[in-house]
Amino acid sequence: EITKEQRALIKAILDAYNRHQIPQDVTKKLLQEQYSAEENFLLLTEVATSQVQVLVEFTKNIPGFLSLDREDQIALLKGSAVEAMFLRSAQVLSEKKPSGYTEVLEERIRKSGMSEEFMTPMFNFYKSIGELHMTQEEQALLTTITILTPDRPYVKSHEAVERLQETMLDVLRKLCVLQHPQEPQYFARLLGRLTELRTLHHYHVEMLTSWKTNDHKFTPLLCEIWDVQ
Ligand SMILES: CC(C)c1onc(-c2c(Cl)cccc2Cl)c1COc1ccc(-c2ccc3c(C(=O)O)c[nH]c3c2)cc1
Repeated sequence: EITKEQRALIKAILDAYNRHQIPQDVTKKLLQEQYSAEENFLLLTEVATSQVQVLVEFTKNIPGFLSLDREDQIALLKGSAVEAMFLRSAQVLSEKKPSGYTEVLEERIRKSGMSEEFMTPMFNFYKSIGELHMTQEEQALLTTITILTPDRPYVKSHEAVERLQETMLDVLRKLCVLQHPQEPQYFARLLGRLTELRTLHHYHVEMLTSWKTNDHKFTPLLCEIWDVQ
């Protein structure tokens, strides 16, 4: 019962999701450099900055996004960047790579100088995403839905964003029924992850403050998107 238009929408979003990836030289560095809290923090900052750039390009390819009010486009990106990065890093960490990349990334996150209290909820989230075994389409659509969340700070045309998000939610719901026929609750479980993302988003604000107080530097792009400094 997925319409032709909805198939085209899934294809457009999946192509954009696969087309924009972090450059190899950035991820390769993560495998080569030394281990130390300082080095880990620097590498994660580099990867996060690169991921934000990837996210901006992906978002521009979401059908309908560029016809939103320009200031709302910025508000949606700023409001969703952390959540989209939790989603993306969760998906990367749940794919075992032969290069041992996943383990290295996890190790560097665990040893990047963030306070222990954020580790448990963060790694519980990573585990819960891994257990879902999302398809590429589901990952791309869930990221799109996170970006098109109408109630971010400073969004003016709430309805316009809501209409776009509802279009994506409808497609994801149908896709879940098709791709997980044995799990009628699967769509609801995916939406439950969005709620968990909001909680992590709140933790993240404190994470940044704890890093800031230990005089950790972020890049201009991260300062801009996260309103730090
Ligand atoms: C500024 C730094 C210290 C920071 O602050 N909070 C967080 C942070 C943390 Cl520590 C956890 C979750 C979210 C955030 Cl923002 C971070 C690090 O954030 C990231 C962001 C994104 C990746 C990430 C994405 C994609 C890929 C990928 C692929 O696509 O092929 C291959 N390797 C990837 C790595 C990792 C870490």
